[in-house]
Amino acid sequence: MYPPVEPFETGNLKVSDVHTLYYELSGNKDASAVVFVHGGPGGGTDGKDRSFFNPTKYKIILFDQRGAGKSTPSACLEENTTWDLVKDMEKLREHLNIDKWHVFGGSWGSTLSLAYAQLHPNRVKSLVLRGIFTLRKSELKFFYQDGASHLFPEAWEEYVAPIPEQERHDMMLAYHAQLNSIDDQTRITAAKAWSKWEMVTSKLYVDPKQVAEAEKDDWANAFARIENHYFVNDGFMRDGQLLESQEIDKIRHIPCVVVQGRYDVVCPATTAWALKKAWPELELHIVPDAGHSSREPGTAALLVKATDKFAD
Ligand SMILES: CNCC(=O)c1nnc(C(C)(C)C)o1
Repeated sequence: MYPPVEPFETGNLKVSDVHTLYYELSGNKDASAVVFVHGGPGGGTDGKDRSFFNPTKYKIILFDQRGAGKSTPSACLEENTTWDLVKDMEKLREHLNIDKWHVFGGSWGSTLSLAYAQLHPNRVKSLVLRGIFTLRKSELKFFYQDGASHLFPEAWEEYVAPIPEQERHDMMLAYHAQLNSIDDQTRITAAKAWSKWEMVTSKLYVDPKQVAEAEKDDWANAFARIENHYFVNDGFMRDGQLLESQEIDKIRHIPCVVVQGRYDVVCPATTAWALKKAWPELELHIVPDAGHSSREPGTAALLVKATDKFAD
């Protein structure tokens, strides 16, 4: 990955009566723009995300989606849907006077990147996607109800702990009740347990720093509340919508590289493969020694190779 760089511009863009988005620009202000679409939803951006791009070849745009990171109000679920976020990307693009941009996203970021490209294909120069996630019911069931639980039984025990036995048949719904409880302690206990489940399963070798992040109240609250809100609403999409042929046909002309961890238990390779079958032109790399995280060495190397390839 490229050495760290600092933003040459930051800003806050009011996108609705409720929401204001934090954004930042770094790298070369005269170069072609790339927008980084963060995961979660609700994960927010991290300065290290700039390092996927050559700062001499790209104007690097990071933004925190509604309720995430430095965007305000934090963890707000009002007016917060996939389609609001797509509209926000267009508002940000216009605000920055960008005609077309490269789009880079992993996990939920791949979801939102696909949704954005399918609605605005003429604004997308290229797509670099990691850990493909399309919010199908089968994908959500695998990670939050019955699947990854068989690979991480000890972490699963911590994840189910806040939920009464009689509610564990529908974990997402049960967590929705606790994440929206009027009791502060109930909310934060649930938020930390939800967030920790994802952090401890994201890498082949657990990253204690990332797990510690999941224990921070504000970050966990936003990440868990927003993720759960989207998931109990099936991403505000038809099941499998992003993989439908009429949707894929809108973007098949766009150069696309997909990097997928073989041992990604958060967003298993089955969805990346379904995308490849629907979109044969895309370039798919399955990393043999990687889990979900973009920071797995093999994954990060291929992501940088892809952004170098698309730099224009
Ligand atoms: C089910 N959520 C997957 C996702 O988008 C995601 N996984 N990790 C992240 C962060 C890196 C933002 C923590 O996001």
